[in-house]
Amino acid sequence: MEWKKLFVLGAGSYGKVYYTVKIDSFLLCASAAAVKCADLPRSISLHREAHILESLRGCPNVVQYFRVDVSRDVSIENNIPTYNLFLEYACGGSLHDLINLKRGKVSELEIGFYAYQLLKGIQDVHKRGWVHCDIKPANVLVFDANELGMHKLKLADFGLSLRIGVSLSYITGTPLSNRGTLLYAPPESLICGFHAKAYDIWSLGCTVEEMMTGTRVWIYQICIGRLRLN
Ligand SMILES: Nc1ncnc2c1ncn2[C@@H]1O[C@H](COP(=O)(O)OP(=O)(O)OP(=O)(O)O)[C@@H](O)[C@H]1O
Repeated sequence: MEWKKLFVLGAGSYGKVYYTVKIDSFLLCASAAAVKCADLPRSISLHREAHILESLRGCPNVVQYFRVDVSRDVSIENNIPTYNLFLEYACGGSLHDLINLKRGKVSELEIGFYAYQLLKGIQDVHKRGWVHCDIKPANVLVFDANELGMHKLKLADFGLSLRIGVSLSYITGTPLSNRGTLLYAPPESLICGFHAKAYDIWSLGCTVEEMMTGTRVWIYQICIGRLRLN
């Protein structure tokens, strides 16, 4: 039985994400997964992500990965060797989609439940020696809802994560050399490229604020900053 890529779920800088299924005609059942794909020569970031996800196995609020393989499909991949990273499929898309759908009307109860799950996820990531460095609604995946209509959330996209060892921080010393998305990055990373566990907590704060208001928190501040500079 082979996994079949059915349609594109999204795209990243490395390549595409497909919805993929495997049908077991003997047991009469089907399994679904999301697969992140990159041309083999450009797949270093996916190799790295697989390594990080392997170390985060079993964390309930971190997206789980199943396996990796290399395929060479004629119809989808033009016979080019493709590296595939198989992840559990998030049926609700991303938290960014959910916020857009609800247009700032996520209830306080729901926001509390989501913030708690993200904190649990961050705690596990930090305990295992990583800083995510790119927490934002687009990198949080949404799974099934419970009987109250509240979803299970999991952290995803560890492509920019850093191993913070004994030094407990990583510093580039250069302004605007932060790893993650500008609008979710803390001041110390924007000023001198300082990265530590607190980075993720700042980004979580921006994410929670976005759930409450339906809009990004820092976009206006940066505009005002530019006006002042001019
Ligand atoms: N496990 C998954 N289940 C369902 N959809 C997914 C899954 N993983 C990714 N996606 C979809 O694919 C899109 C792109 O995924 P991904 O997180 O890899 O890229 P990105 O964050 O947009 O790009 P980059 O990694 O270059 O910053 C996501 O926004 C999401 O909609």
